[in-house]
Amino acid sequence: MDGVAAEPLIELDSVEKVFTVRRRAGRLRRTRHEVRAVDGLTFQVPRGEMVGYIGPNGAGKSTTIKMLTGILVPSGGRLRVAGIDPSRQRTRLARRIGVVFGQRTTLWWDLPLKDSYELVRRMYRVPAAVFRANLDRCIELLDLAPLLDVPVRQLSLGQRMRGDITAALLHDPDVLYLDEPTIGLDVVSKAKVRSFLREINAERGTTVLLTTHDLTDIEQLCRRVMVIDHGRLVFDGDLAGLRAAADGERTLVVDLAEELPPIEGVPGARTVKVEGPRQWLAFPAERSAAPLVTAIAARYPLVDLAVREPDIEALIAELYAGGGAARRDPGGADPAAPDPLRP
Ligand SMILES: Nc1ncnc2c1ncn2[C@@H]1O[C@H](COP(=O)(O)OP(=O)(O)OP(=O)(O)O)[C@@H](O)[C@H]1O
Repeated sequence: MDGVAAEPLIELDSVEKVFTVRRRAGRLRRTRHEVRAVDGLTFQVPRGEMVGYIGPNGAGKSTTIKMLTGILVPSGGRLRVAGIDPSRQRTRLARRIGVVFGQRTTLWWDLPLKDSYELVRRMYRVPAAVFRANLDRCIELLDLAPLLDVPVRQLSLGQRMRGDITAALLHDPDVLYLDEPTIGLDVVSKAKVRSFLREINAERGTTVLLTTHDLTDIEQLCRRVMVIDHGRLVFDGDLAGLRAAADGERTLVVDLAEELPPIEGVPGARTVKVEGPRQWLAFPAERSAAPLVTAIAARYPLVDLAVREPDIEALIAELYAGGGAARRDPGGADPAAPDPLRP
């Protein structure tokens, strides 16, 4: 690794994007309104990190990615990717980044996959040896060999996604933006894409910014997650921190030897569901389950048990609703960022 290894690869400092939209106000009148799609975003992503970037519809995720690729110019603040100002030096930046949009392809519809790759090679002037090595690795990890001669339009969604991800990596980008890379894929394709991303991130140190509505992507790929809402960062930290920030509860599922009335008198836990001999008890996420198990086992015929982590979708819904104590996780990766707590 060279001497720049420690420098953040993606840097945003108070970045804003304001759109002006015209709305009808009566039969002839139109008024102008401002939409603050991104509202003072500050964060850094160091080289080699794989970060989940999530938020509800309209939160500002795509706008952020578009600014990071240079498609949109920020209305305010400072933005750098690999030391480059994206909107001023888009062509230079293009050599350093790869972009995959789950809902549209960057491949040539009528060409066989391998011809698309040849075009990418020429467009980016990728040296032959680099191209060959990268393509061979993707073919191996993503099982692309049987698909290389197939025109893109004949590929299934999962096959096309594997093809798109490969195209985005052939020129050895430092940063990969993935916008919903597993959307619409079946379980097998999802697993393949996820294990590939893990492999590439570990092998090459590619920095990955991942936008997704599938929280399993985050759970399986990202140690760090950023939650954006109304254009602002409402959480930046790891999944455990997200659970704590949303005041989540864990669930203790116990199987008793027989059907019994709801378990009572266990301090710190409450029975939320009973189904035959199985009972569910909710308890605060940060507490240990051990004393609860001891208390139950002392008074009930306990046969089996399991502890379930809080449902991450519920946690995030709570954060979006402003119900949780949204905050930056103290163990988060960016100590320089200001507190992203929303007022
Ligand atoms: N070109 C535009 N002109 C006006 N408003 C826009 C434009 N692009 C985005 N917006 C608005 O900016 C806000 C953020 O949109 P953005 O597409 O970034 O959200 P998102 O988090 O990517 O949502 P989704 O999950 O639905 O893709 C929304 O209110 C959207 O309507």
